Amino acid sequence: MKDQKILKVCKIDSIAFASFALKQKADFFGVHVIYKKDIGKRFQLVQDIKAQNGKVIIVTYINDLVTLQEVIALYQPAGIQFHYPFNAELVQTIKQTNPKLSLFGVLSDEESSPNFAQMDQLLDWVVYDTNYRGGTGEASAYKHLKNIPPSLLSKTLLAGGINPKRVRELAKVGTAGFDVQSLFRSGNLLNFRSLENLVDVLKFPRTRSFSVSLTDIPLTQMKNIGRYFVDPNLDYHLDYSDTSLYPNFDTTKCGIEEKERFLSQLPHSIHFFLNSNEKLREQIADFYKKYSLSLTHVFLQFFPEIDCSLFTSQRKHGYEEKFNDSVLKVIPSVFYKDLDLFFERFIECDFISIVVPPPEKKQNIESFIEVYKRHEDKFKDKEVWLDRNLNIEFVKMFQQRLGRDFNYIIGKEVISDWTKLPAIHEQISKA
Ligand SMILES: O=C(O)c1ccccc1N[C@@H]1O[C@H](COP(=O)(O)O)[C@@H](O)[C@H]1O
Repeated sequence: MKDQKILKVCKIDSIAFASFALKQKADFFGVHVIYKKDIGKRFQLVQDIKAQNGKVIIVTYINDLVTLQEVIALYQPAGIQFHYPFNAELVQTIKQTNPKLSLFGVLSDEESSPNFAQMDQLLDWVVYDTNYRGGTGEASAYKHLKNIPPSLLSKTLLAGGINPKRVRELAKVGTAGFDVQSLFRSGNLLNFRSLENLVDVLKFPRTRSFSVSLTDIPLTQMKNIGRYFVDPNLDYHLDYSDTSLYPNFDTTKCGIEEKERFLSQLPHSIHFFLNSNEKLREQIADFYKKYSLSLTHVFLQFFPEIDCSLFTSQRKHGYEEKFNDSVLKVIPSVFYKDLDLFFERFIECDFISIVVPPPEKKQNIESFIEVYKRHEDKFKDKEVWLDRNLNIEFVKMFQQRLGRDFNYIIGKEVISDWTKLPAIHEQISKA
């Protein structure tokens, strides 16, 4: 497991994005109450995030004590971010009256001689941003970085034009993590995939996610997708199969396009079952264009003739098109019997999904366990998904026998009975 960094996602203003950030295990959720006139706005959103144990940090320019106390009393957030030059007296008073509140100060290169000792003494976290305006998307030179004492550095979040490339460059400077806003916006729209890409660097590898396949759900039952907002692990995917790889598997009759329209506001993934590199390339590019902000990743069904590196090797693990800066994450989906062949060819890839045998085939399960254990060292540093016919007993069994957490793809078990979700969620969430 790589060194995981703190992530504060800022300017949360939609429940879909908040839910996605919760699933991505963001540590702090910045919600804007920038001016006095904003008090009361996003109140319900804050309640919804708190109800799922998300730590809400109110980000504000407000700098008078009385109004700040009003904001704190109303929202009862986990923390408050004073987005202006550090004011020791004000912070001290807020600290005395709200001892449990996390206090976020801001440092920027606009400051000529910061008082690090006082900041360290009074603040729980420091956001080191490019300027005191905030949210500009401009990268900072961080000229004070070398002078910040270690204890303050260990509670500093770097902000200002942060993206996966900058995170890699800044990974070794010893700060706690990052605070990000502009990256997640493409014009006025939220870009879910850019958060997925950032988390791939900050909190890799994910575990305990589960993706429910909506391929076989009747259209009238699509109303159930609202569960997305209340289950912090759950997301959705659709299968795309034209019978070319598996003759009996035809999803063209499953209302996929209509289901896609339902999902257009929610991040989701597609599992492609196609029998040629060309078809895959064409379909991935097509879906990437159609759902350029909400398609977060795809699963590719592995077959002996596929060249997975065509899709997974760009920028290490993604498929990139010129029109958008974010990377479409590609996860090869490998039938357990093909694992030996897959690893002969594509050991470099960071993500893998394994199609496991059905629960009743006990003998096959033993063969899967054997092949898994034989390749265990390769799975150690990968994000691993288990796919197919999973139910709660099966999840439990794999957790116990393979001694680690996975991500899971679940289909019929959930869509035939959505009341099973809480128990599955509980099992998956267990350490
Ligand atoms: O994000 C904003 O729009 C914002 C507005 C006013 C005060 C603070 C704001 N956000 C802070 O800006 C940086 C993120 O910078 P970037 O957009 O990623 O370049 C971070 O400190 C946020 O807390």
